Parts: sequence; C-alpha cells; structure tokens
Amino acid sequence: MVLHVHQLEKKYKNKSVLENINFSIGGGEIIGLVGPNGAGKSTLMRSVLGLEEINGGSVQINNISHNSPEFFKYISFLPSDNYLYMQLTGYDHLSFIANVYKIPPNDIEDIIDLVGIRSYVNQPVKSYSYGMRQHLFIAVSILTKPLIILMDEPFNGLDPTSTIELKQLIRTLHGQGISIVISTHNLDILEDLTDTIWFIKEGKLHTNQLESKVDVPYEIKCDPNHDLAQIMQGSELPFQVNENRLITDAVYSIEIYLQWLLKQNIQIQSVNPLKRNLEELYREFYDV
Ligand SMILES: Nc1ncnc2c1ncn2[C@@H]1O[C@H](COP(=O)(O)OP(=O)(O)OP(=O)(O)O)[C@@H](O)[C@H]1O
Repeated sequence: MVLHVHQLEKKYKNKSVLENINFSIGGGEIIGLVGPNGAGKSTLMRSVLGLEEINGGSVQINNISHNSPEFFKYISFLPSDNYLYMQLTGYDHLSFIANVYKIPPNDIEDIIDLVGIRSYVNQPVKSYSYGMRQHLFIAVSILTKPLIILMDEPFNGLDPTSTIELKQLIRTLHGQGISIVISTHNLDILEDLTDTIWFIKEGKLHTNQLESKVDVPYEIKCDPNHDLAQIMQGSELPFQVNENRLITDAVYSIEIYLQWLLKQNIQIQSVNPLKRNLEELYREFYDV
C-alpha cells in the first residue's frame, strides 16, 4: 500500500462535494477517474494533495500525512493548466527543481531520456507545442521520483500524435513502478490504458474493474452452411446460437469451444469477446 485515503470529506461552504471517500493505491497501478462535469474529480485530486483544506478524514503515503512536506517527495501533480516560464528552457525548469530537491545532474539526464524531450530541452518553452509542454511538465513532476502521479485532464488539447506519445509515456512510467491516477473525459483513452476505473457520483467514489477478455462470453461466427445448434449439442458445452453465430458461456474457456468446432470441421470466420466497454458501463452507471 502506498497512498491511503480514509473517510475524506470535502465541502465548499455548506455544499458537500466529497463524502466518506476511502481508497488505497499500491505500487504500479493505473487508475482512471471518471465523472461528469462538476462531479468532483479535480476537488478529489486537490484534496488528496492538500491544496484544498478537507473537512474530515486523513490522507497518508506510507504513514506520512499530506500535511507534512515529506509527503510531496512521494506524490506529484499534473494540473490541467500547467504553469511554465516561457523565457526559460526545459532544462532551466529541470535544473531549478533539481537544485531545490538536491537531485544530482545525472538524474536530470536520465529523466530527459525517459520522457523523450532531449531534442528540444535546451529551447525556450515559448517555442514548445502544447504536447511538448505537457512532456516537460511530466519530466519536472517525476524528477523527485514520486511513487504516485495525479494527472488532471492530461489529454486535453492534445492532437492525435501527442496523445499517442503521452499514452506511451504513461505506460513507460507505469513500467517503472509509478502509480498514475488519470482524470479524463476521454473514455477510449482510459480503456486503452487501464481496466481500473473509479466513477464519482453524488460525492461518492465507486470502483470498477472493467471486464477482462478472459472471463467474458465470446461470439464465434462460423461458416453458415452448418446447423450450429445441432453440432454444439454433441459437445455438452453450454451455448446459444443466433443464425451462424455461436455465443459461448464465460465459465468455459474459448479454446474448448474452438477445439470442438475444429474437430467437427467447422470453418470459423471471426471470434470476438462480448465485453461491455467503458462507455456502456458509464451510460449504465450515470443513466445516460
Ligand atoms: N473553489 C470552489 N468554491 C466553491 N465551489 C467549488 C470550488 N471548486 C469546485 N467547486 C464545486 O465543487 C464541485 C466539484 O467541482 P470539480 O471542479 O471538482 O468537478 P470536476 O469533476 O473536476 O469537473 P470538470 O469535469 O468540469 O472539471 C462543483 O459543483 C463545483 O462547482
């Protein structure tokens, strides 16, 4: 366990925004934070970071409270508006942070390569595209080697190239054992990055694990010149048939069905998992 949030409450004046929020984040997780406008995603991130005063509960990383300056050695924040100095270079930003935290220059070089900003790190930030700025900000935020990064709408305003690069960078950071919480309205991107989704609704956090491809039924489209139902009856496997499509039962592995069909010399045209995607889950949860 790395980050532990216990019974967190947040109000603005008398309006309750977050109620009884409890969660733990371990090492190397990617979590998608989802909710409609105004649901409380930014408030949750800011409250965890101590940027907002909370009205109850506790936030700790390895027993260090978010009221302690040491907390910020372990957690970084990528806000939705990143603040960079236009006249300074990317390297200036990194060396400034390195000086504050007494980080050796070699670490700066490692981060430049990890984040992939070598080709422009010595240019002033004013010449950077939005995606380049986003990469620099991530480099700055991981210089202290945090265990967790909270990213508030990191894909906003990115073109497809920068989006692909940022997704790749998030995977790289994840591969380094860093846990990442991503708040975004882009469900396709989240679905690509993780199966762990947190929904916020009426101030409460609901955790969801997207169905993996392993334990879902499959649809197997077969050559239409056979009586599929009759062929499957001999298998003793549970099934449904819709014209030339066979729907498997998630309890049994897809391989068993495929083996049976192949043994009966049935030509298979396609195999698709019937999993609910994140959009369907969202629509169901928020009644859209
Ligand atoms: N400083 C503030 N003072 C008063 N109310 C606030 C403040 N900041 C946020 N709120 C309210 O708290 C609620 C949650 O806002 P928040 O910005 O956390 O939502 P969000 O899920 O991040 O929304 P979005 O997707 O639009 O960014 C909203 O009702 C908002 O109006």
